[in-house]
Amino acid sequence: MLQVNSLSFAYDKKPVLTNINIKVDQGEHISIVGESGCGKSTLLKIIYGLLQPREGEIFWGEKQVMGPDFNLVPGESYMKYLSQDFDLMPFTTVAENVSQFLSVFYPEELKARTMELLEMIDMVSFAKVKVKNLSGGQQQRVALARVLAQKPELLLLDEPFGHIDNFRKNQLRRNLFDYLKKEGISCITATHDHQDILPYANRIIVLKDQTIMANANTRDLYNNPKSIYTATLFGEANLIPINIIKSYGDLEREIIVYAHEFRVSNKKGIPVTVEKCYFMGSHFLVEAMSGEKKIRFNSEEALTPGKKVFLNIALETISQRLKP
Ligand SMILES: Nc1ncnc2c1ncn2[C@@H]1O[C@H](COP(=O)(O)OP(=O)(O)OP(=O)(O)O)[C@@H](O)[C@H]1O
Repeated sequence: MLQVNSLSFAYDKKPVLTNINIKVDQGEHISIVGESGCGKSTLLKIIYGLLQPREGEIFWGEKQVMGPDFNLVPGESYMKYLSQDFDLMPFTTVAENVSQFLSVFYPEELKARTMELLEMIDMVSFAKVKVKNLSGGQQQRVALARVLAQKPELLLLDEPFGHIDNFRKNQLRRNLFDYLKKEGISCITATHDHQDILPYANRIIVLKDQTIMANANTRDLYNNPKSIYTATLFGEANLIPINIIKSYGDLEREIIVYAHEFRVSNKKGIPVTVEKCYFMGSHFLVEAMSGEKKIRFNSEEALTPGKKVFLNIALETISQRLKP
């Protein structure tokens, strides 16, 4: 189990992280999310031992993770960090990069394991290609296989699919997270992309203003994000004054409503006037005004600017969001 206790860090005078506490169980997958510059990469680097915290301690089980002030070579053997720069050997082949850390005393096993990892990253046909001749996305995939070959107990991933095209991303995500689950490898992923999170993370940590704003089970946080900052990490979301719904006229509260949670009606609901309509493939994203309030909602049909429609929110959604 990883335990981060009361951790604080600054590169210079300005604090980047303040009083961070995190626990990660064996086999658990955590996502760290938050706006650009909130300290996601910094936190991973501290956990891996690349940066020295100003305050706080990190433990893996009973063992304390020491920072660069105490360790000449950063990093611990049970932990691997896949950074945004890939740390590959450019003049050797893909297969050699992946198998570098496997035992040469068992050549058959080495071959089988290299193939298993190359299949996972969908790069079997590139086994003999030198890494310097690969694209950025291909190099990122090799870097991933290379860290997995080292059988870490804890894997730290910093934007692991940042360079990978959409064509491959979904399959690679599934392959990777299934593999980690199967092997019982704990994982912390720093990401902007909610598709990296929702299907795979057991828990989400939201960073904002140097601290942990939320630390909750993935579904619970999605269903009741409590802040528009958190909700927006999952998709298009609105902060709606509840009293624009007639039956809640006396309540001075705001609730978060995702764009897909509105139902469009021609008869009754919250009256809005359409301003803009964007084709999103599976639906249209509509921007509309309810008085001074802008609302973004999904619609199955294209709605023309100036059209008046009514919006409805399911009662279960309202009561869920009104929960403290
Ligand atoms: N080497 C550095 N020296 C000084 N400041 C740094 C350094 N690296 C990062 N920072 C600053 O620390 C803060 C946190 O940066 P960090 O890279 O951890 O954020 P992030 O959440 O990972 O961002 P992104 O999502 O854009 O990758 C930012 O304000 C950044 O400008």
